Amino acid sequence: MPSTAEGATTGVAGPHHPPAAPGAVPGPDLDAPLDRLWHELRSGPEGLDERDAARRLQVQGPNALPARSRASWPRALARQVVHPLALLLWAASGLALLAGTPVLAAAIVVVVLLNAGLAFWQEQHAEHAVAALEAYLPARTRVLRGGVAREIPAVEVVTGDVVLLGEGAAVPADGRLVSGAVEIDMSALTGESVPVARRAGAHPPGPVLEAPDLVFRGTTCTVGSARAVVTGTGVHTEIGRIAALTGHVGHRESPLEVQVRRVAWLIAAVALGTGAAFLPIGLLAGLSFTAALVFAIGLLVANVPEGLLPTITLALAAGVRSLARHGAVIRRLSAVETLGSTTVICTDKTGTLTRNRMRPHALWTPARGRGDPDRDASAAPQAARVAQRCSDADLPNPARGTGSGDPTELALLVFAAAAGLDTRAATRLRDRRAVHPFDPVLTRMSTVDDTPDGLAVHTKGAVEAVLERCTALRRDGGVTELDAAGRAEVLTATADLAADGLRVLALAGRPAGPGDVGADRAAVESGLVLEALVGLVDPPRPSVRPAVARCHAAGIAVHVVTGDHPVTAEAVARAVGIGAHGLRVVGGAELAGLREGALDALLAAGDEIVFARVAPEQKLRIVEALGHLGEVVAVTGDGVNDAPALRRADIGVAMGASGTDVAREAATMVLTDDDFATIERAVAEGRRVYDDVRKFVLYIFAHAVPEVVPFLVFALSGGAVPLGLTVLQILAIDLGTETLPALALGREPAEPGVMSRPPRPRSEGVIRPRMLWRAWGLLGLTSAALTTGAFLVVLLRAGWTPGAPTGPGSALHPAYVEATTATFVGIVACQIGTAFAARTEHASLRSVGLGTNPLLWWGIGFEVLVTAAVVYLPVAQHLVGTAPLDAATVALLLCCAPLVWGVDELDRWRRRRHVRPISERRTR
Ligand SMILES: Nc1ncnc2c1ncn2[C@@H]1O[C@H](COP(=O)(O)OP(=O)(O)OP(=O)(O)O)[C@@H](O)[C@H]1O
Repeated sequence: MPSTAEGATTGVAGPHHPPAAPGAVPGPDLDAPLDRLWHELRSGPEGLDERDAARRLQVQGPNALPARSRASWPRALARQVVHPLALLLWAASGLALLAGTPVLAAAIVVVVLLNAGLAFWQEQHAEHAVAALEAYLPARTRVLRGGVAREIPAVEVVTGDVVLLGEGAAVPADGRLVSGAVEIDMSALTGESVPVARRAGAHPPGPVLEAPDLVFRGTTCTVGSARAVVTGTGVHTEIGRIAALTGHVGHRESPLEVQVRRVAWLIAAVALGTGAAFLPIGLLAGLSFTAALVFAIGLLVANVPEGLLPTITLALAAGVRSLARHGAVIRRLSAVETLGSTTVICTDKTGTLTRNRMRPHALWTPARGRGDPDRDASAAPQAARVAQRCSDADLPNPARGTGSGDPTELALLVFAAAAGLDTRAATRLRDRRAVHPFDPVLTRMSTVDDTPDGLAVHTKGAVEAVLERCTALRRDGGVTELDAAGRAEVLTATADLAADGLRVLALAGRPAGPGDVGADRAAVESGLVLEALVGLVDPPRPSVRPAVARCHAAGIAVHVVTGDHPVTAEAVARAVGIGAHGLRVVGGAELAGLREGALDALLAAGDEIVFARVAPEQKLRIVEALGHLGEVVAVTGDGVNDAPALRRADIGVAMGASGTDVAREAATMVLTDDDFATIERAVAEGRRVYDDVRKFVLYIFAHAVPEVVPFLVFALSGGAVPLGLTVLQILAIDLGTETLPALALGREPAEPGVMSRPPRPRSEGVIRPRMLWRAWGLLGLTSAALTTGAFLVVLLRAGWTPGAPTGPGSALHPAYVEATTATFVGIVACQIGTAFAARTEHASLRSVGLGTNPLLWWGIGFEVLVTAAVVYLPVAQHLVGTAPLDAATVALLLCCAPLVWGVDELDRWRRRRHVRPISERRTR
């Protein structure tokens, strides 16, 4: 980790630069000497003042790229009309026309158009839901305005602004470095994955993207700190030009969608096969060719599941939106389904399990032992001075405890303030002569500062990391040599503080000489005198303990991966219930010594593990090992070095409030509140969405059986039993009555117990044998038996006997029309029963409550209205071939709904009695 403090401002003129890109809007001359560039941009090292910036924003417009160039809506709509399944229906319509049934042909066209309209609406809705997510995660950036550092939304950056770049920050606009040095990850722009060094000053000729002092929007700073003056914003940036050419990446199909697409095709093929098979069967049973063809077409149209896919996309999008409202912003639709099968969560500690609001709780000095930091701060003035000087945080108002910067440093400043020291950043920076920033691998930070007693080194960090650089400690009588006994004493005191869950930092220092200002880190951090240990308390978030318990009930293991002390980490883990069924603590050094096989064995042993003093790079190793064991891993991270682990995990979770831009970019999910409990909620939501998709697939599958059975009965009886359902009646079911309840099932609230069953195996398909049995066997056959029964009852009541003519003109024809209408109404009633049955997979309907999905009631209301219209409106009767039913028949048919639901309810009850209790399943 280089210690790149912002260096001297440069004003070096560079040789001539080639023009940026063909067609580029003329921008400032990037080759000009810096003072001319300032002049051209009407800016300076202090940045713009607020009013000027506001004016520029009005003139230049926001620093944003144009929204994704979506296909224009007529094109998107047209796509729905010509997708392969729709083409199949068009062909069916053409055939119907050829067969001389224009009404059927027209009805099929209506089916295609209505379905296209619905799919179009669903896709638009899904796209909007995802696009709206950006509002939950506004990118922010630090700029100098009138010499004062401020954080502003990245869209408000204007040319001439001076941007402050730091580790992990995204570069918000194109600019030229004016001071400092950084390493930049240019992969988004150039595809080059190795970060490149950029520093102010040098300016040889060459391609723009390779200029050593230019930085570009869309790239990220991985190391160092620098200031850059903005030369181009929005579309006038390199990435803006590229984006204008290529547009953004479109929606990638999730595994669930791929699976369902395959199933849809399979069903379409079966429908085609059934239709084709019906043609000869119909002819054999005595139908005319035209009639047989029409029925074949009807079967095909009834069973092509054209609406399945958009409904799933919409369900996923609705899941994404509801997650965003609950603090988890998902960056890929498909992540919703992966979330539901999460088996392991690797979480960090500070901020995720704890509140990240630290305050000093204990002070230990070699002279006085453990004491109170408030009371004893003034008795340890050197320690307080280390806390004051060796810091990047700003605490202008210690009484209120509010300021900006790292919570650990803010807490140490509170301790410094208790000793009466000035904790403002400005004062401190005036006296600072050199800084060696906090390095997560070394786990310490040092500064060299001017003090009233002369130049001094100040170091703070993890106790082991500081202690190894100390040669003495301060006792009452002065400085004494640090011998083995002294070290042991310090380590015992550390363990004592850490056992209380405190984050322990060591404070050390020494007088310095002028040589220390430019010296390397190892030289500066040597010969230190240990002043004190400070224990910081960071209480667990109250929401975490119940969330961990719910994870355990759901068969999810929670491991902690932290840079903190093992004892502290263990205390916090235990406080929130992690390791309730067995806890192992593994230090970073132990982890480094483990071979792959041993690590696999450790992770497979079933205990929850606290990995402490782990370097960010080791996180990747843990995630990889878990992946190797077949676990579905969610891992949290916030730093630049966490990015590889976030990318490798099934669900990379970044912290929206405290994380770096780099981590957010690498993550699949960003928590706007940084809370562990939100991860657990997201898993529950993922499970709900997946369950809901299965619910409406079940519902849609179930209606095929009662629609097909009348044809089978007709064919198998050799025509002795007339067709129980007409083709147009089938279309009326498909068209009017089915869609809305199916949509409503996609919004079903989570079933009770959704988090008390083990995670779904990754390989498990959305359509499982049990679901098919339930759809076709239980619900489908019950519905078919009831509706065919109703059909026969109406016919028999009119004096029909098998084989008696029922065609137009025959005496029995009016009764036959009435009987087919009874089948039609019966199927609708059965589907209402199926909708209620499909609401739960295991639980009873009573446990979810009848009124908890109001959308379903609306859908059913609509279904009933359409059915009534088809049965009682003369125009519809004429078109669809229905006859009004008397009240007694309707009442009888309505009983189908509770009967179908009741059969499924009984089956679920039977299954619940055989389900093993959770304790017998995978326990943690
Ligand atoms: N600003 C700092 N200056 C010096 N030392 C620090 C600073 N912040 C943290 N440390 C030390 O470095 C150790 C590791 O800190 P780091 O922030 O990398 O941990 P982490 O993995 O982010 O922890 P967590 O999992 O708790 O979030 C801490 O235990 C602490 O001793």
